[in-house]
Amino acid sequence: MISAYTGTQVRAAEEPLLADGLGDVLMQRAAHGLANAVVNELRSRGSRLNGARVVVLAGKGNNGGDGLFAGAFLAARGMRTTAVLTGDAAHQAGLAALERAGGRVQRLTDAGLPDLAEEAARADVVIDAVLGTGAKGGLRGSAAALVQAVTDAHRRGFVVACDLPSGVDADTGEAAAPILPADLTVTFGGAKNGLLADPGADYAGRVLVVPIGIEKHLPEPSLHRLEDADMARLLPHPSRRAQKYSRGVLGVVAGSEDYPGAAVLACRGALAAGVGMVRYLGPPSVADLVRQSCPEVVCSTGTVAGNRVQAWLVGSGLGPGDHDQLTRARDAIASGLPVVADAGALPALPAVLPPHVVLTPHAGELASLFQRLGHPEDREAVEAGTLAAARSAAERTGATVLLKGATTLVAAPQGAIFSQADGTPWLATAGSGDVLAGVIGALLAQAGDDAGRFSELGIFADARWAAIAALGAALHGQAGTAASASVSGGPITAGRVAEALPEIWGKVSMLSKYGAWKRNSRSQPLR
Ligand SMILES: NC(=O)C1=CN([C@@H]2O[C@H](COP(=O)(O)OP(=O)(O)OC[C@H]3O[C@@H](n4cnc5c(N)ncnc54)[C@H](O)[C@@H]3O)[C@@H](O)[C@H]2O)[C@@H](O)CC1
Ligand SMILES: Nc1ncnc2c1ncn2[C@@H]1O[C@H](COP(=O)(O)OP(=O)(O)O)[C@@H](O)[C@H]1O
Ligand SMILES: [K+]
Repeated sequence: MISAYTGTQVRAAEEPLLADGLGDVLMQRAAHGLANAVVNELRSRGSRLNGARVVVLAGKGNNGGDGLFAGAFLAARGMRTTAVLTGDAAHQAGLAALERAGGRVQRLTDAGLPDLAEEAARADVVIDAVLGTGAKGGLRGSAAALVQAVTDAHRRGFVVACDLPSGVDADTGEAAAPILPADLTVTFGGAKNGLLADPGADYAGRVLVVPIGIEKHLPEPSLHRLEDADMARLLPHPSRRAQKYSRGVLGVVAGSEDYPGAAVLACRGALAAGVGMVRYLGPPSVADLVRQSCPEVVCSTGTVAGNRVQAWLVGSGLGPGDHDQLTRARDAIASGLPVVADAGALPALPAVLPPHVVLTPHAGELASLFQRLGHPEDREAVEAGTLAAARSAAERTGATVLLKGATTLVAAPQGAIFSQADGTPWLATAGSGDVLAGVIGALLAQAGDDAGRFSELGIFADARWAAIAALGAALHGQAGTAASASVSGGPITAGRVAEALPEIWGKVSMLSKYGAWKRNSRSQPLR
């Protein structure tokens, strides 16, 4: 499991070492990790190290210090290194080290800005070490103008962010323009939340965590990301004596005359995700289509109370006028069973919900939900602060909230947050959310009452609903990626995502069979 922390949590973990006079040691470790990452990146791109051109944009705080020491390491390895000091001061020891190693130092002035931007654009590597966890707001003044100019320039090299891209909020992932998008972020001691939530993740590129010796002082993480090894441990496996009812039955209340396909796709998602049986409830015309497309599904026009299931999926493809379906959706929520509530069910929810109800809005639907809760926010505001929005929605409703997007966040009402980014932009296709709802519904039906499986991973009680939803998002994302890969990275339809899912499930489960989950590590590159 990948863990992430707020900037404050990481800084607090540094405190005991700083009190022991180890601040310089921490900075050396950080700088060394950063320099090594630059070397590895150059090598992986087949570039020569000797003579490679490096520009370090260095702010006046410790983030700049990390960048200057890393620049010194790189200069000592024969790279042509220039530090551009963006503030009125610089980390003195870092500056001295860089100069000793043969690096050049340039102070940023308005007059010199175009030439420095040009030099950065021509460099093989730009290191963004302007602001780190001590940032208050975004870049300002000439530092902002320089970063904007480098962002706009046609760059030939790659960008490595030191700890986090300057302008990204470490705690929230909010992004204050201008920000230089990084190809790689090398982050110290532990991943920062802002790197694993949009829009911050848009600027982070790949994320590499470099341990610096503070790890044992870190508190409980404030954000988690499931890795394959965790998925392997959480995925249900049928026992030898399993029968379809013991494996879990999912009831599906989805689809309408206007959107019958949503019911089919939700059922296909559920069937692909290991459920013992799917019972479909809805209008006869939709049921006919479901029968034709998925003969495995048992269809009826009955009531929620009249159908025995372990979990419900409600809402995909429902409109405000689908009164019978919306009544079933409300009954499912009142049943006390786990429910995934998607799309058309979201406007019809009671004000207070339990954690075993998982809401699956995209940003627009979440904005509408906030309107109804009397806390108006528009879609842009949700997208600008996805972490805060998901957390606030879970707190306000009491439900588990999964906010869909390039990064999918799942917030449990008691505070746990998961972030998954396993997908491909090709997943932004009609019906893909219906498949996701089916997958999560299937997992709720199978794993909802198996709290022990989650506590083994340190996920307790009500947070397990969020973990199940995150597991669903990870499977769905990986299935989308695999489906696209099978057509050489080309486009996919929602149906193909469901088709690709069982093989992903099988591959991930093998990790568990061979004990590979033990390889979970803090220092792997994050996806
Ligand atoms: N505490 C430590 O010993 C360690 C810190 N490390 C590095 O230090 C960073 C944190 O260092 P700092 O606390 O010095 O903070 P930063 O280097 O992030 O920035 C703080 C400095 O920038 C100024 N500043 C803040 N917001 C600004 C803005 N919007 N525009 C312009 N200037 C602004 C502040 O006045 C201050 O001088 C981490 O991100 C990490 O890179 C690492 O070296 C590991 C060890
Ligand atoms: N840019 C993206 N990158 C990766 N995944 C995405 C992206 N955009 C959307 N997705 C995923 O695709 C799915 C889209 O769901 P949704 O918006 O409900 O679509 P629909 O209503 O058409 O079914 C979600 O799982 C979401 O996380
Ligand atoms: K930075």
